[in-house]
Amino acid sequence: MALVSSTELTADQSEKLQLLIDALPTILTELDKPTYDEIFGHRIGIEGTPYVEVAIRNEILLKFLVASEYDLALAKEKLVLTMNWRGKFNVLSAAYVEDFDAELEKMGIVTEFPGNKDNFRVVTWNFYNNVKLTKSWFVGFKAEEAAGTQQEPNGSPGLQFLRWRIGLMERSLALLEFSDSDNTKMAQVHDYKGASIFRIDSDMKAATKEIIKLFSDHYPELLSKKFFINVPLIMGWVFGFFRAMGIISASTLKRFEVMHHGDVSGLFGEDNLPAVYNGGLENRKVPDIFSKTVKKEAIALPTYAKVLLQQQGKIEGAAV
Ligand code: HEM
Repeated sequence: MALVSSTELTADQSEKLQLLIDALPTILTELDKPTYDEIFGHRIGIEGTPYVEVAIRNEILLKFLVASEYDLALAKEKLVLTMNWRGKFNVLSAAYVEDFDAELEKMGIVTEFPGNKDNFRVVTWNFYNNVKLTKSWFVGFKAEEAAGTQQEPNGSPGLQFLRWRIGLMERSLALLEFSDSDNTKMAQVHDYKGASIFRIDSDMKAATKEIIKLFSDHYPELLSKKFFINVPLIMGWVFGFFRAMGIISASTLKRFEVMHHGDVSGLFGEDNLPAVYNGGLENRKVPDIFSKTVKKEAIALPTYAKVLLQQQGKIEGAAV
């Protein structure tokens, strides 16, 4: 039986994936906290261990292997680093438990367009354009950089903006179906309508850099395409700036597309979008993109995510 169903692997690739699966017992002993064996809400463990869903586990392992260009040692290292970071940051709490400022929540949403194929079904939207930034979202970012991981009073490291963005990412992942070739990745849109370079202050810059790094280290092979839309002509150079920073991999850069308009109907479907994103066609069913938000409450937690949060006493239910 094939190890994964999202894609067809060559014999060599299958062998590498099998070797990575066989290495799991060693990988798990290298974790900072042996009890934190979770990635994207799923248990990364040996077949037969409670909550290990082999098909999903294999798909997740494959993503790390592909991102490591089938270098086994590198894939193992990335897996350990990712589980350690996830445990320390407590990503699941950011995604499913913590509440954020209402203004911050306006900076991004996740939508789902069920009929879409080619990994354009789940889409995250970020509106980093005209929201007034609030200092408390960023305070301590630099302190955190200097001191490693800063613990907040509520026991959650990192600052509001970062926790909110990672939470959004995690909830989007919960809508994917890793074994389905049409739905194993998400698309992302950044709307920069009206963006001004004068609004990017140093805190936002630090946060941006940190998020880019976290996405590249810990969220491999999850992006189908990322569209930067309504980019003002005068700000086109910003893309080149990010490329020159050298922290975004070549394979990720290939998935980026810059547009100086906001018509994405050819990508996500006219009927799914409000007038601002479908070329101006009035759409009574979708007055604005926020009406398509998949709310936090509507997202089903992956089983193991629920178990871990129950064990931490962060959500109700028997800790198993
Ligand atoms: C007001 C101006 C802007 C703000 C506040 C802003 C904010 C951000 C933030 C917070 C991220 C982190 C990644 C994420 O959340 O998905 C990001 C990533 C990025 N932004 Fe912007 N941005 C601005 C303007 C621009 C412009 C004009 C461009 C040009 C196309 C651009 C291109 C990028 C690129 C290429 C990334 C990396 C994406 C990734 O690695 O996933 N940004 N930006």
